Amino acid sequence: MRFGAQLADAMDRFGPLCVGIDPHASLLQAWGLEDTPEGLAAFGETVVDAAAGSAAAVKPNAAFFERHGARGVAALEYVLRKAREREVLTILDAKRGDIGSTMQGYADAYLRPGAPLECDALTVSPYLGFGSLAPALDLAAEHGKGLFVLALTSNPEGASVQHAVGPDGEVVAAAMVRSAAACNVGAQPMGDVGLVVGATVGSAVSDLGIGLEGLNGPILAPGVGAQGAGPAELSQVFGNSRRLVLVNQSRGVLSAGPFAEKLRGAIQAAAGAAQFALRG
Ligand SMILES: O=C(O)c1cc(=O)[nH]c(=O)n1[C@@H]1O[C@H](COP(=O)(O)O)[C@@H](O)[C@H]1O
Repeated sequence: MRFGAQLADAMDRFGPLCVGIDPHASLLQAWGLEDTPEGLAAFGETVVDAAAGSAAAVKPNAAFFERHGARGVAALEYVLRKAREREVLTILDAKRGDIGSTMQGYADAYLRPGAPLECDALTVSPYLGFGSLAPALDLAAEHGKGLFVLALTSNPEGASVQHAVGPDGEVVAAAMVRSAAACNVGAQPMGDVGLVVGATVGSAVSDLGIGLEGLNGPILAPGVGAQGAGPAELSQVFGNSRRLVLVNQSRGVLSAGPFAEKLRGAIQAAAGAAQFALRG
């Protein structure tokens, strides 16, 4: 089954929540784990186990693993492998973006079946131009993998680039949304090319005239919990596109660890809250 179909199924079964695997040094300490590759692997495996059967996906953030060099990357490989074994969908958060020929290297690293860092979907940055993502789009299409293209990010600095108007008069983020939507035309129940739109962006979607409803793909929404957004912001930002939204929470649920039962309870509560806010 292709990524879009797998994710739609998982969102229906477990609710529209993705659990971020962000092993911040402070969280590792709070969990009684060392900030070492072994600590990261244990942290990630605990989150995968708690999310299995309770959340639609997990999203390991590569940055926290890369801090430890090759052994940290090996811990990330281990976490991705555990998720595959537990049949939990993985969205690898690496926000990759480069000129086309280098993008091919990133695509091979994350989207090619059998690659050590193979994931189900990858976050990518289109801010070298949407067309620069072509190698990743092609490889994802070939193997039924997913991509999440940054559109309106949750950080306040993003607006200076994403709200800008391009030479043809179109808002930059709107052009990214239009290009992503073009990849999903006709896909059932939804396509494999998603977007990232932060739940913290306020009225930007409507102010900029960005039509998310026609995306026919998933919208990953970080910003809930630790960055301050909640149910009210989800309905304000997403309006009629709410049924496409996959809420991400990292610190908001990870702070409930390290014990599996309490962590699973927090994940289920967050999944229920996301379901209620987005699907009524
Ligand atoms: O691509 C992302 O996941 C992402 C995009 C964005 O616009 N904002 C954003 O916060 N994220 C990621 O989502 C996670 C948010 O973590 P919490 O704020 O702890 O829930 C981090 O891994 C961020 O890197």
